[in-house]
Amino acid sequence: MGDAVDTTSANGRTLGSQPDIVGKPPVLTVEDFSKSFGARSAVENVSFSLMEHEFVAVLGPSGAGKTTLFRCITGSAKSDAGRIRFGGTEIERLTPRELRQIAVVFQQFNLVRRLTALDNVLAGRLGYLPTWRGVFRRFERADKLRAFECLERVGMLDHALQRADTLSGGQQQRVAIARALAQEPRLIVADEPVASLDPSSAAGVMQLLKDIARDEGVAVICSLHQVGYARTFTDRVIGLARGRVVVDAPTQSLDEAAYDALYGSADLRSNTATTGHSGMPDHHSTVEKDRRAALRLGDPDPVLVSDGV
Ligand SMILES: Nc1ncnc2c1ncn2[C@@H]1O[C@H](COP(=O)(O)OP(=O)(O)OP(=O)(O)O)[C@@H](O)[C@H]1O
Repeated sequence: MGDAVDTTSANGRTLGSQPDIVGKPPVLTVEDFSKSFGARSAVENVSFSLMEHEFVAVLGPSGAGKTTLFRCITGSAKSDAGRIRFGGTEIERLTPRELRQIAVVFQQFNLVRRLTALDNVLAGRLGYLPTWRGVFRRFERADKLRAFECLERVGMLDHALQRADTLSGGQQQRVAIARALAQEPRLIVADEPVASLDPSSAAGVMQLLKDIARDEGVAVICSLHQVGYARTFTDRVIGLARGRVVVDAPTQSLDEAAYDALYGSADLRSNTATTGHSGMPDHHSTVEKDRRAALRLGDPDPVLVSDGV
């Protein structure tokens, strides 16, 4: 490999020293994407693309549309308008084998509690087995080796034979990331992966995702409620408010005004203090969750900052 050079993504974002992505197409392209639930618009005209090695945070108040966007990226929900392409192919047209290259990491880990860490990671290999082997969980030696490697990668090799329900939250999330790696992903979609973790475990998981993006070339898109984690670990922030992109910039370039646009505008506060961004009352309808998360991390309170306090 030659000298490392600064590289800029299709969005004009600097990805640090990643010479191997020059000239490569984006891993993921979202174009004019919209999704509604009945009369309620959840995501509107969202466009962005992700390159290999990129670690992107999607920030935004509760109800901003993060989960809806992620569900459409992973093919578990359909868009109403626009296109989402993975490796140049529209999500709806991906073969099951291609879809396996999009791995999902969940807030609640989604491990099978009574199975060992190793067996949970092996589940990431199921899609690569012939059906009969999958049914009987008859994994090849190569699959088992791969699963051990993935556990080693996330620092969980010593816990390979431990039941998932005896692991701490941070350890369970590491196993879930190992399961994602076992799928040999090109894209990891992590929906609030640290929301259930204590600050120390959360920082460890964020560092792990960052390392995976850097070392394995995987693109990682991660929704967060904690501005501090986005600032510390990610390359770029996409900010959603009321289903629209209001920020898309390298993390290092973001100032308080950008976070104000996301969390603190008077308009947003007046709407989200008691209602969802659609104006309808719902359980997503407060910015308080975001404030508490920011404060826990020692970040300036986005609402107080915007009030000039
Ligand atoms: N299945 C659904 N049916 C109806 N409305 C929905 C559904 N899923 C989401 N919504 C609405 O779409 C909007 C966006 O919700 P979404 O869950 O994507 O936001 P979010 O940014 O992920 O929120 P949070 O940070 O609280 O998880 C909200 O107004 C929500 O109530």
